Amino acid sequence: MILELDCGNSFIKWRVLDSEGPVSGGVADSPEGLIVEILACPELSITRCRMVSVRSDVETSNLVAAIASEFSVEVDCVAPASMLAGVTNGYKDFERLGLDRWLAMVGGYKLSGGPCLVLDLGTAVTADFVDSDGQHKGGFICPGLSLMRNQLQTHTRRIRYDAASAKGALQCLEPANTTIEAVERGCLLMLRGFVSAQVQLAREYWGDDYRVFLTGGDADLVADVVVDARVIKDLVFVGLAVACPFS
Ligand SMILES: Nc1ncnc2c1ncn2[C@@H]1O[C@H](COP(=O)(O)OP(=O)(O)OP(=O)(O)O)[C@@H](O)[C@H]1O
Ligand SMILES: CC(C)(CO)[C@@H](O)C(=O)NCCC(=O)O
Ligand SMILES: [K+]
Repeated sequence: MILELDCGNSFIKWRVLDSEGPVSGGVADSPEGLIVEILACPELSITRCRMVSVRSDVETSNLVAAIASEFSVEVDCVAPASMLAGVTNGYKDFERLGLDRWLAMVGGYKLSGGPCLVLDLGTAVTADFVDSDGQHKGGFICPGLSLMRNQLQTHTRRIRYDAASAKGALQCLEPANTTIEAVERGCLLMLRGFVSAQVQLAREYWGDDYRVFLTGGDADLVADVVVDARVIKDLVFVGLAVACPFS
């Protein structure tokens, strides 16, 4: 069985595949928690591991070492590349492009075979444009929903609430009459506005001939902004299998 890891800034997404497909998976908030979660799953026999990480080199190599020793496997880590599976990295310095963005693009281009806009809504929100010939035109990075709301709570005196009390705040997006709803709806509208701006740009480039892929934890919150969006929560894993194939 193959263990796949997508190590983002806040969470580590993981899943285990057998020859038929995914058999298990989850989201962990620390390397220790990750190992506990995997060990708690009965009947997993991990023989290989592939991983993408956007964390620091030190954190990444500590995670690799922990996985390697716990499960006695080699860990295959994605490295930056200027080309992969028909996609050309568009960064001036290809090594600087986030590897999660790179894999999501490679996954998106593999699924669409043509022009695509890839939006990843996690800790940060990213947009990347891939042309019909696989050329990455570049992209954008902005703060994700939790970062936006945390910044407001950190830098104001009178905006304070916990996540539990925000439940239900997004049932509609009308002007709000409480602080919680005003912040929650305001931040979501910023995110949706960002997404709309990306789609408008895609339309300027490609007319109607393009696909939009949405991925990351907050993808569902913007899906209705985009006509024909494909929400693919495991898009980074689609790219991971391309970057680290096991023959
Ligand atoms: N216990 C949990 N804590 C946090 N998120 C969870 C939990 N269980 C499931 N999730 C889901 O995990 C996903 C986290 O993915 P997300 O893309 O937000 O990752 P991230 O690490 O915050 O971002 P990034 O990958 O950009 O660093 C979300 O879909 C979230 O709803
Ligand atoms: C933008 C994030 C944080 C998104 O997870 C990640 O892709 C990253 O750390 N990228 C490096 C900077 C860049 O892509 O230009
Ligand atoms: K991500």
